[in-house]
Amino acid sequence: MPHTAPDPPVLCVFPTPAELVDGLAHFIIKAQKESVEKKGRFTIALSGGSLPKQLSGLINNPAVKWDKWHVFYADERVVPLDHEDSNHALCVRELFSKVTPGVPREQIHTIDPDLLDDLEELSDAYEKELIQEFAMKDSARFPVFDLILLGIGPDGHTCSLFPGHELLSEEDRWVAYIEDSPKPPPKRITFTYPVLNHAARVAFVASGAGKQDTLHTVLDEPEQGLPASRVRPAHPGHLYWFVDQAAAEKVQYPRTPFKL
Ligand SMILES: O=C1O[C@H](COP(=O)(O)O)[C@@H](O)[C@H](O)[C@H]1O
Repeated sequence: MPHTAPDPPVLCVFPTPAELVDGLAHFIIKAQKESVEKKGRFTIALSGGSLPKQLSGLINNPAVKWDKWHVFYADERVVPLDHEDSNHALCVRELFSKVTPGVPREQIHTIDPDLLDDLEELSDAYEKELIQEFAMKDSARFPVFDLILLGIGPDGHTCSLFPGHELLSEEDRWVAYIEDSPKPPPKRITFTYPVLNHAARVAFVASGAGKQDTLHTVLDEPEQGLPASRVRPAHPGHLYWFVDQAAAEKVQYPRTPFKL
């Protein structure tokens, strides 16, 4: 089979953070609609950090079919589910607790809080949840998420894939663990590139002047190989960057007008 190169990233720049939030909500709802029409469900992976707050355009939006959502976390800190460092707790606080009726709890896939002392078992168990959601329903070799939403740290990390870490070359596992994260807390689990790079859509979201230098390196100098630059979903998957003007100030990469 001829190998088709990944599509180039699509960069959408919004004048203000508020317009970014609106545009992102519109994009997510469009992806949800297409997925629900095709398969009756919407599989989405969320990140922690600054991402959950950027989802506020979904709250009180009647177009969101929360009951169709099947949610995973692209990475998670190995802490109790109600801990202040937990990405799940953050998403509950910023999003899920603000919508009723929301996503049925059994469709929000969290890490197993009984396995926090055994990282190997914890990441295996989360990988099994992916297998149940995807391999069993779609008979797929890889999980093909309808949408994965990612953030980017100042060092170019995304999920819990950090620069120079051995996990960047993981080719087999779908979910891996890390015990030495340079950003606290040190213990985390994370999706690997085999998951990120088989999604139907991956969207990075970045806002604010603090992201300028990182965005410039990731988009204009991908050959530097920062973790976020290595996210390149295989054809026919698509990669999007949703950013505001403040974050995009130093980026030379061509912009694509966002169409509502
Ligand atoms: O530690 C993490 O950091 C990244 C980036 O966070 P941000 O606050 O700079 O947006 C985040 O995407 C990831 O989920 C989280 O665990």
